[in-house]
Amino acid sequence: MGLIDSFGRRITYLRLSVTDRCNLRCRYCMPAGGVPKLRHGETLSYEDLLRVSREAVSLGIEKIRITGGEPLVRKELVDFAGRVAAIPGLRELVLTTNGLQLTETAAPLRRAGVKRLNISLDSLRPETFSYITRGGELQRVLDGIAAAEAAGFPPVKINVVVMRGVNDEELLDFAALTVDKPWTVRFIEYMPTLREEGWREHCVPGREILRRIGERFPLLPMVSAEMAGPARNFRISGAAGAIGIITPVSGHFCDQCNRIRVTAAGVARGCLFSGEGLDLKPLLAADDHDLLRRGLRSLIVGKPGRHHLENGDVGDGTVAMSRIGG
Ligand SMILES: Nc1nc2c(ncn2[C@@H]2O[C@H](COP(=O)(O)OP(=O)(O)OP(=O)(O)O)[C@@H](O)[C@H]2O)c(=O)[nH]1
Ligand SMILES: C[S@@+](CC[C@H](N)C(=O)[O-])C[C@H]1O[C@@H](n2cnc3c(N)ncnc32)[C@H](O)[C@@H]1O
Ligand code: SF4
Ligand code: SF4
Repeated sequence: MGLIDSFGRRITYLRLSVTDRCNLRCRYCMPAGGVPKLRHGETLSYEDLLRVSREAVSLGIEKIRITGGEPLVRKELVDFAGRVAAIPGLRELVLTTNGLQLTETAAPLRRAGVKRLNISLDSLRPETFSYITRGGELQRVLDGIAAAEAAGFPPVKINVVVMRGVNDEELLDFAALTVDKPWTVRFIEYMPTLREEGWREHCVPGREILRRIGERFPLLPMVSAEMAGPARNFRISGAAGAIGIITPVSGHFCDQCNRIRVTAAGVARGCLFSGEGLDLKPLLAADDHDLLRRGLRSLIVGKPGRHHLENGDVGDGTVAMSRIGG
């Protein structure tokens, strides 16, 4: 039967933020000084994350994504991934990363059972990359992608948050990359998660992104795969890879939403932008399967229908992207 919310949506996908820490400070995700760090003990232990994952899978979750902050900065992440991948009934364990540490971790992650990697990469120009990430080194990410390929991962998905005046001049460069590379490059509309003034000027609507690429390359729409995320995908005629558009702002995909989240602080959230959450820590402390299951079910029943970003409403703003994991 699985998990059905009050809008009739089947919930099959859990995103786990395993840490709020990160080795970058991307401008669209964190303020320059970072966000106040959770203390040790405020983050769920791997044991607790596993308990939540097992209960969620037994209730009907089929896909788990490990995210962060930067998930690979948490110690013993590979071992944890192996334990999640081994949960009976789980169909897919996947991971979203900034790619900085993949040269060391890609092969062990693959052996641990991670099925696919999504990698954030917002510029192909070293200086712009360093500007956006406040100091990141582009070559390390490119080496990380090469390591993922060498480790036998299926072609990666590249996440590009498009910001007008910052990296939107690179739309065609990213699109051209998919002609030879089998990667899926996904352009994401910039969301105002930092409650910043003037965000609309930076946000490039998905239809404009498609128009600008379409003026140079003929784009053929692709059919969505099972368990696909929020992207609409296209292929340049004859290309090895694909282009995806994620339009949380201009064309929300909430009516097809299939996901719930657990933040780095151990709070389950029905929506990326919902104010309320369910603190899992007391439920885990009570050591009662039923209580945890009932909690997860009630979260899904109360899952909001959609966000209201178009009105500038970013929820209560209590959860930074780096704690909720995107
Ligand atoms: N508004 C909104 N944006 C989302 C949601 N899920 C993902 N996004 C956006 O899409 C970005 C990419 O997410 P990923 O971590 O790569 O996961 P995904 O898109 O579900 O990945 P796939 O399952 O591989 O398609 C996120 O960082 C967000 O910016 C969602 O439920 N709501
Ligand atoms: C919060 S990061 C966590 C995982 C990892 N550190 C990474 O960067 O891939 C997950 C995703 O959130 C996206 N993201 C963060 N802030 C965003 C924003 N304001 N608008 C759109 N996407 C955002 C990032 O591009 C990234 O793909
Ligand atoms: S987007 Fe990812 S890599 Fe960039 S600051 Fe946020 S958590 Fe770190
Ligand atoms: S904004 Fe909320 S309801 Fe809409 S797709 Fe994202 S998580 Fe789902």
